[in-house]
Amino acid sequence: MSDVTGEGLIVVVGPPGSGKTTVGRQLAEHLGVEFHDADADIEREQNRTISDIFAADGEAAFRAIEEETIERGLRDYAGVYALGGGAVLSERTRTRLADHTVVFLNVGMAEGVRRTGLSSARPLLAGVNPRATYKALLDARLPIYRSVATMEIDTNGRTPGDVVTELAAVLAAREATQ
Ligand SMILES: Nc1ncnc2c1ncn2[C@@H]1O[C@H](COP(=O)(O)OP(=O)(O)OP(=O)(O)O)[C@@H](O)[C@H]1O
Ligand SMILES: O=C(O)C1=C[C@@H](O)[C@@H](O)[C@H](O)C1
Ligand SMILES: [Mg+2]
Repeated sequence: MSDVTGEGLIVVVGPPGSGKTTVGRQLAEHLGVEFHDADADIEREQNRTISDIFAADGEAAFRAIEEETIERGLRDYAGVYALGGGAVLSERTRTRLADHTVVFLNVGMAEGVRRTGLSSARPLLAGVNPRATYKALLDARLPIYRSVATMEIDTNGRTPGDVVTELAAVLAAREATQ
């Protein structure tokens, strides 16, 4: 089954600000396949923002919703599927990822903090010291992202377009040798 023709599913994981949504959407456009985003699915289905879910129900409730949403996405979607930054914390989700091409977009603390500081609300990074929070998150999660990934792309100092070009080339080369 080919990922680059949209039959299979390319799953994108990584920390907040690694570019899952931006790069994932551009990769899907480049390949001419569907794009889905788990965070956007959750907000649409819940009819409230992720920040509102965290504030009203807490992180554990959000994680349960996220796990169920992603279970359906992994079953039903083709194309490119961006997960939320913390989705891989679920052991069930990690097990379900074993059947898929999983791209880990890596970003370092300085650039990750800069990117997330520029965009929409992220409840986990909203504390008094975003740099320390982001570093703790990276330290805890790097081995987890790597454990589920079938490929890792460094996004530091690179535009989303650069990342898409490399990703598309790596995906095509892999399929050519399979
Ligand atoms: N390679 C890149 N170079 C520069 N800026 C980038 C890059 N990738 C993403 N960005 C910018 O960083 C911000 C965050 O990117 P994006 O929302 O795609 O991250 P994300 O991984 O989906 O984060 P989250 O886990 O919060 O959903 C956006 O403003 C985006 O334009
Ligand atoms: O890194 C995380 O734990 C999160 C990242 C976002 O994509 C959202 O799923 C939510 O803000 C949690
Ligand atoms: Mg996103």
